[in-house]
Amino acid sequence: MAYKMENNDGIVTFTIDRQEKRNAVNDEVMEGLKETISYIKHQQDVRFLVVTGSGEKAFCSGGDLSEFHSLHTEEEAFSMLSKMGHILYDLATLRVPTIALVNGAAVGGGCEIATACDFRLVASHVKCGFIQGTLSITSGWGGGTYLFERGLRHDHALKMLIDAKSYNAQRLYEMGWASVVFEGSKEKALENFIVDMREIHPSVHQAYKEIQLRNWKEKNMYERVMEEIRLCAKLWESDAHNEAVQRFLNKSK
Ligand SMILES: CC[C@@H](C(=O)O)C(=O)SCCNC(=O)CCNC(=O)[C@H](O)C(C)(C)COP(=O)(O)OP(=O)(O)OC[C@H]1O[C@@H](n2cnc3c(N)ncnc32)[C@H](O)[C@@H]1OP(=O)(O)O
Repeated sequence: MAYKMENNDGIVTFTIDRQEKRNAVNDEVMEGLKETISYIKHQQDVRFLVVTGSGEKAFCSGGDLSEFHSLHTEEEAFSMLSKMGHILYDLATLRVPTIALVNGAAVGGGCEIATACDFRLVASHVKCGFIQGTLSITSGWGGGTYLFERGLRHDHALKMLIDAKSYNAQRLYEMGWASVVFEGSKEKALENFIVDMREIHPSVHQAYKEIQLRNWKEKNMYERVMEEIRLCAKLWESDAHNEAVQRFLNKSK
C-alpha cells in the first residue's frame, strides 16, 4: 500500500508510504488522500487532519515522474493535474484544521500539498521548495495560489516560486511558510502544536475555517486554482519539460 490512514482519537493522519520514491504521489496516493478527505467529511468526531511522509528523508517529492512522464499532451497533463488539484482544493477547504507534518524534503507537488494545509510543522533538517521551475513547468496542483494566500510577504512568496530552489527550515520560518521548526520526534512536535487547540470545542474551529472559506469564495479561489493548473498543463507538453524530466530520471543510471 502506498499510504497509511489512521484515526487516533479524532486526529486523522494520512502518511505517504513510498520511501523508495521519496514519497512521490502516484494514482494510489491520490485515491488514498481523496478517500481520507471524504471520510473526514462524513465523520463528525474528526478534529484534525495531519499529512506526513514515511521516514526522515522526504515528506513528499511531488508527482511521480516515472509514472507521469508518459503523459505528453496538454490535455493528458490537465487530466492528472486537475485530479490532484481537486483533491488539494477539498483538503484546503476542509472544516477541520489541517497540519502538514514535514518530516523530510517537500519539493514540487510535495511543497504544494504542505502549502494547501493550514499549518506546516517543519523538522529542522528539512529543505522545501517549489522546484517546478527547474523542470520548466509551474506548480500544477494549485499550490502557487495557496502560497499567495498564506500571509507570506508577496515578494517572499513570488521569489519562492520563481527561484525554484529549496530553502532550509530556518529560512522557511523567517519567510512565514513554516509555522514551527522542530527538533526531535514528529509525534512530539504535533502533540505540542495541538495541545491548546484540543481544549477548544470543534465548533469554534469550524466557525473560524468558515470565515476563511467565505473569504476564499469571494476571491474566486477555485477558479484561480483551475487557471493555475491550466497554465502548468500548457507548459507540460514543451520539449524543455520533457528533456528536464528525462535528465532527472536518467541521473542515477
Ligand atoms: C506532477 C506535479 C508537479 C507539480 O504540480 O508540482 C510535480 O510535482 S513535478 C515533480 C517535482 N519533483 C521532482 O522534481 C523530484 C525531485 N526529487 C528530488 O529533488 C529528490 O529526490 C529529493 C526529494 C530532494 C530527495 O533526494 P535524495 O534523498 O537524494 O533522493 P534521490 O534523489 O536519490 O531519490 C531517491 C529515489 O527516488 C526517486 N524519486 C525522487 N523523487 C521522485 C519523483 N518525484 N518521482 C519519481 N521518482 C522520484 C529517484 O529517482 C531515486 O530513484 P532511484 O534512482 O531508482 O533510487
